[in-house]
Amino acid sequence: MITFKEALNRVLEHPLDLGNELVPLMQSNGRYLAEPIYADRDFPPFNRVTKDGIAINFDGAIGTGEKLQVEGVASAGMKQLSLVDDKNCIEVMTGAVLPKNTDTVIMYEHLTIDEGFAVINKEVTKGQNVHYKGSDESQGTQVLSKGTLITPSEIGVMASVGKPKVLVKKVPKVCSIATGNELVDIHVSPEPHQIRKSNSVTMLSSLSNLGITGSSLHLLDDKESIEKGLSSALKENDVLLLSGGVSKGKFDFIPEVMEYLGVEKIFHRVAQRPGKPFWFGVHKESKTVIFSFPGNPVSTYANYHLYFLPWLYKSWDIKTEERSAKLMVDLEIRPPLTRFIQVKSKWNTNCLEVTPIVENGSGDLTSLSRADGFICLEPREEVYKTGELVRFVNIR
Ligand SMILES: Nc1nc2c(c(=O)[nH]1)N[C@H]1C(S)=C(S)[C@@H](COP(=O)(O)OP(=O)(O)OC[C@H]3O[C@@H](n4cnc5c(N)ncnc54)[C@H](O)[C@@H]3O)O[C@H]1N2
Ligand code: MOO
Repeated sequence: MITFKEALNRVLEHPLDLGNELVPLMQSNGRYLAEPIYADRDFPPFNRVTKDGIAINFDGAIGTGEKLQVEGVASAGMKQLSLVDDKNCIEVMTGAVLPKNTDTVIMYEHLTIDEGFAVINKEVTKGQNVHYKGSDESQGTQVLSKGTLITPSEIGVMASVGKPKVLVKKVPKVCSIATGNELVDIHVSPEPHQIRKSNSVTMLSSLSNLGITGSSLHLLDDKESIEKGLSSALKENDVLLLSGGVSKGKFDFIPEVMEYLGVEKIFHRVAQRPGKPFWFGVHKESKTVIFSFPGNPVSTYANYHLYFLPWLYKSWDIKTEERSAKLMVDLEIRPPLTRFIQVKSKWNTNCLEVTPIVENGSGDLTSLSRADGFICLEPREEVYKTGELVRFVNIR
């Protein structure tokens, strides 16, 4: 049996080149950028008025003690106006182009305007209330880098620089496969010996967080239907995510049928808990990568985060950072298994603190809804002490 570290390295040795695709900007939310984005003009593109009020020529107008005659009104969307007399002013609205021959804006709250003349009631600083051309970004600057996760903020930036379509990393075609005679659909009233499918649904909804619309399949515990189902799933998908049928039981046929179908086994069984009977393989002919997770719900979900997600980010060539958190209890993790323990997390003055949740083993389906993530603890002789920083894998 190989270690968790070795298993993960082997998984990461088999990334897929998924390629890129052009998608409409409004469909790019949640995807990863496959091109850098540049400012197509200065931002802001002109000296922009930031308060409703008047624009003046500071040197010409301040200190005269006179009333300033209003020459006109400039609103957002109007072409640039020009102040004719340095001692006068132009009324300006937020978002307007600062008129030529003016350099300073005074907001209405600091003015009295009466019969076409403005009187300033507060001290003025030259240049105030102007958002200068190119002060955010100058034309040609890279504003978003390749590999950035697109959220509504990035969509706004891309709209500003005129990108109606955007090149993103292509998502893989994924099939989430449930195995087992005991499983029935969600809407079915189960017989006492049956249970409703949850793993495949959990994985499908996790995939949807990544912009992946996966398909699903249910295989019964007989070699023929597994063979039939898997052979078409291999042809149609880049990735298969299976749950169940990989341990030592008399009906755990997945590894055997995989190998019969020409899938190369990279490894089976890892020195970890939960998730020990994990089977991983690649089908060279169809270039499909197969993650066959143990069926217990916590094992499936832990392995999805521990192996599939890092594999996907590697395939997308996206760097991810490991997170750490402060352990709030002592834990003894003796060799030989790496342990993944479900925890609740809480921020406390810039530090994420984690406490194991109460759970009832890897078959305890509801425990997942009480946990925020897993901590990863390598086996060792010394006890993990309260206050120690440990690796944290977020599942929220
Ligand atoms: N003799 C041994 N027995 C077992 C071992 C072992 O090493 N030697 N490993 C245990 C461990 S650890 C795990 S984990 C399980 C994994 O077994 P399988 O991958 O073969 O999974 P199944 O037996 O098919 O199912 C296990 C359990 O999970 C439930 N399940 C399966 N699929 C779903 C689903 N889609 N939704 C909800 N629940 C699901 C299933 O009904 C079983 O209760 O093996 C141990 N045994
Ligand atoms: O290692 Mo199995 O995954 O308990 O639960």
